[in-house]
Amino acid sequence: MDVIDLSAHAHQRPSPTAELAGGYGRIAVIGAGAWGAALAAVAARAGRSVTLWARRPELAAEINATHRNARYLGDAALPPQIRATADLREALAGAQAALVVVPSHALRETVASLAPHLAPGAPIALAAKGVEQGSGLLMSEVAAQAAPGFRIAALSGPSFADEVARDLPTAVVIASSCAGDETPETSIAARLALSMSTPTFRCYVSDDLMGVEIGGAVKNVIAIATGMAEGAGFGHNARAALITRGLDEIKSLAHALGGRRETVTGLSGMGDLSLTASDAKSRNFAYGLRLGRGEKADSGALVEGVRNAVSVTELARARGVEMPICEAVRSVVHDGEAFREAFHRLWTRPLEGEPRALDLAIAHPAAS
Ligand SMILES: NC(=O)C1=CN([C@@H]2O[C@H](COP(=O)(O)OP(=O)(O)OC[C@H]3O[C@@H](n4cnc5c(N)ncnc54)[C@H](OP(=O)(O)O)[C@@H]3O)[C@@H](O)[C@H]2O)C=CC1
Ligand SMILES: O=C(CO)COP(=O)(O)O
Repeated sequence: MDVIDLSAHAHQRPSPTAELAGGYGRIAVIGAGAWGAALAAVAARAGRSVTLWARRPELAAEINATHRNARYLGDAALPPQIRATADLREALAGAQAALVVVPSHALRETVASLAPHLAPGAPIALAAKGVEQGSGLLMSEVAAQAAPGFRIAALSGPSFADEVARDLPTAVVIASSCAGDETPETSIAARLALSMSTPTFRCYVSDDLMGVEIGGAVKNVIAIATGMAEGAGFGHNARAALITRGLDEIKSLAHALGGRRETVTGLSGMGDLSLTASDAKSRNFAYGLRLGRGEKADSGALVEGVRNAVSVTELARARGVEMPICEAVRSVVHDGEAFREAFHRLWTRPLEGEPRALDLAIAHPAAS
């Protein structure tokens, strides 16, 4: 793909970049948890007019009164221009784009309820990371069903909300498929990237929606595995192996679904995996860490990898893709297998080639 210049000097370039110079002036962020509030802060810093929908009126009132979201973002200061509301119609009035930032299991109902209030032609950008349980659909496919006729994009990548809220340097990728005579440069992903980029929040553009979404959904499951290994004291070698082989699982699934392997080596894949699978700030890693230590794993926080251990492995099984690390996480988290047994099984699987294209399967001498 050509390099896309979305910098502040974009006006110096001829069309089509020039016609994108304004991006979307008014953005509605739907969901006021950690990531929704942080992305609302980004959009406000990027000069957009931002409304933020919170499902609880008291949270909307707190954000308007204190310019903070204490439960989700501690004392991080939010730009005072953000206007929060618990009224979905009000949040979407005049919006040129909607950014939906609710948990993956709530995406279908949330998108269905916002669609009647969103202007036709306004894109819906999704920040949830997951695969829908039951249907096996990616978030963009769920949204396309829930809001027929609207264009869909996905924002993903290594981005802890609290760091973004505190305006620390971050890079993400925004993906959409190109429709008709659209090019990546004129896509809704490019327009959203222009709308959300600031000197500290850098948005890359992709036309591989599938690859980007799979990266975001699967890395949470792998992060539970690296957390478990850390909790069990397995050391750094095990973590590096899980990250590398986990990336291979993401690549294989993305490829089987029509995405590109190279997308998975980018921000939403390698980037997000290296962040989430190595730091206890990640709720998924922290959940695995507690499991590995033999503690009560559930802290009440959103841990997308728990549900997605099932939805991702179901999707992989249906497509004939082997995902042994994700299967091991599912087996521990949902089927009650002892994590040491699951890791032993993982490490003594038949010996394979690397990459998978080197098609080998040699019985492991220590397999029990
Ligand atoms: N936090 C992060 O660093 C990042 C998160 N993400 C992804 O963003 C998505 C949201 O995560 P995050 O913001 O962190 O989660 P949080 O738990 O911080 O916030 C979730 C938000 O969604 C609301 N919500 C919960 N259930 C429903 C529902 N059934 N219907 C409507 N709204 C609901 C919550 O409302 P209430 O407060 O009323 O419960 C809350 O506002 C996840 O898919 C996550 O993987 C992606 C990148 C970074
Ligand atoms: O997706 C994230 C960072 O990119 C956040 O990870 P957790 O949901 O594991 O906290």
